[in-house]
Amino acid sequence: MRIVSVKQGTAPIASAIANAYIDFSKMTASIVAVTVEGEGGKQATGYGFNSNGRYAQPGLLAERFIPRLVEATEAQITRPDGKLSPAGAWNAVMKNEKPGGHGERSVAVGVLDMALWDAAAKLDGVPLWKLLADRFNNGAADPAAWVYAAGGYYYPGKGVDQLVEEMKRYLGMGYSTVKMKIGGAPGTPLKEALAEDMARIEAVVKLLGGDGSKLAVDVNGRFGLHAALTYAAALAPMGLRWYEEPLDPLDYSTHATLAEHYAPPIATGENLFSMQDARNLIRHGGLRPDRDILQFDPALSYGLVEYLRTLDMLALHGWSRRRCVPHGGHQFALNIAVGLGLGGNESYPEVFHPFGGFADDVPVRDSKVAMPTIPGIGFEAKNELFAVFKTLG
Ligand SMILES: O=C([O-])CC(=O)C(=O)O
Ligand SMILES: [Mg+2]
Repeated sequence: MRIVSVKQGTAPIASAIANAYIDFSKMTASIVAVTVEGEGGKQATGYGFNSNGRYAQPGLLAERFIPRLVEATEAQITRPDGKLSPAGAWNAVMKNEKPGGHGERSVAVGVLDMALWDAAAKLDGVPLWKLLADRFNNGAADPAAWVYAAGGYYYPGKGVDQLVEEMKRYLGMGYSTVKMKIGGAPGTPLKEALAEDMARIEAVVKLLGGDGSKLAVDVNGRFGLHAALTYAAALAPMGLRWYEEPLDPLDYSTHATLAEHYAPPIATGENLFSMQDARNLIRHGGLRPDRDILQFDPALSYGLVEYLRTLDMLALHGWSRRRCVPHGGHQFALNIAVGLGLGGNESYPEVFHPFGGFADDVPVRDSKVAMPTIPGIGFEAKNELFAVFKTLG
């Protein structure tokens, strides 16, 4: 087993959309191609990228992580059974990195980790979801993943009518649950912002036949406790699917206070980038294993090697994997959801292309999506994305 080459680039993922915290006008993503030579001289190239919301990490990749991967020894990156070991490669890449202060190195490492899993599955000649089910889930892959349509972004000039039209398109594509942004009127007095958001929410719930359980709302960490509780009181009677990132993602004890006052499901975790941060949320965030949703994104948080540690941590704390619905709407997390039996995966039918979205010919039916059977993560079955990887040469 040998790393033949690692190439990296930066691709735009910019658009005019905004959530309550940021706009995406300058958003970028790192892309990598990692070529590995396995048993019998067989070569495979795995691809990776970073999920939306964090920028490309060319410096960290070039200065620390790619050189360490290239210098990794055969013994370090080979499993006892002779196969590529993403966990061994992860250890080589993370050499001389102190614990804590995860910052955005978790994003850079996640890009390489994704490519290594893609390569490992290609060397084995199997789709990643199957490799994961066989190695870590007693061979028990789900036939499909539950997915929901995330959108409802703020966009210049977008009113309630356009929001409802957008959600109608998602229903037409086969999704039954949708998500929209709220809390995005900065500077507006709370009472007015709430009234405006309730009008937006009520219009979408009306489209959903009055069934609030088909709608999730996402604050992107914008609120303090007062605003989160004020919104919670208005949202509670609507029976929403979940109330997402109402608070700063690292403010665990405030989540615990909110959870004492808001009985329906809360979702968070997309901005927690390590097992240790996730564990602090579980220990101190007051979240409820019977209803709340954990959205750690393996691509942003040191990759699947770390995500496996997070799943082990959750099991130790009595949380089912079915409570995990990763952020990011990408094929990597979709493979993980199906192969490891998570609760589902996010999907972005209209934003973050070409990194968001799944293989080209797998339609969404009843909010479920099945997996392609080609080896690896399935990037070769998604033309627009594969064209971006091809620019790496
Ligand atoms: O708008 C974003 O940053 C993405 C997001 O929160 C989500 O997909 O849940
Ligand atoms: Mg979110």
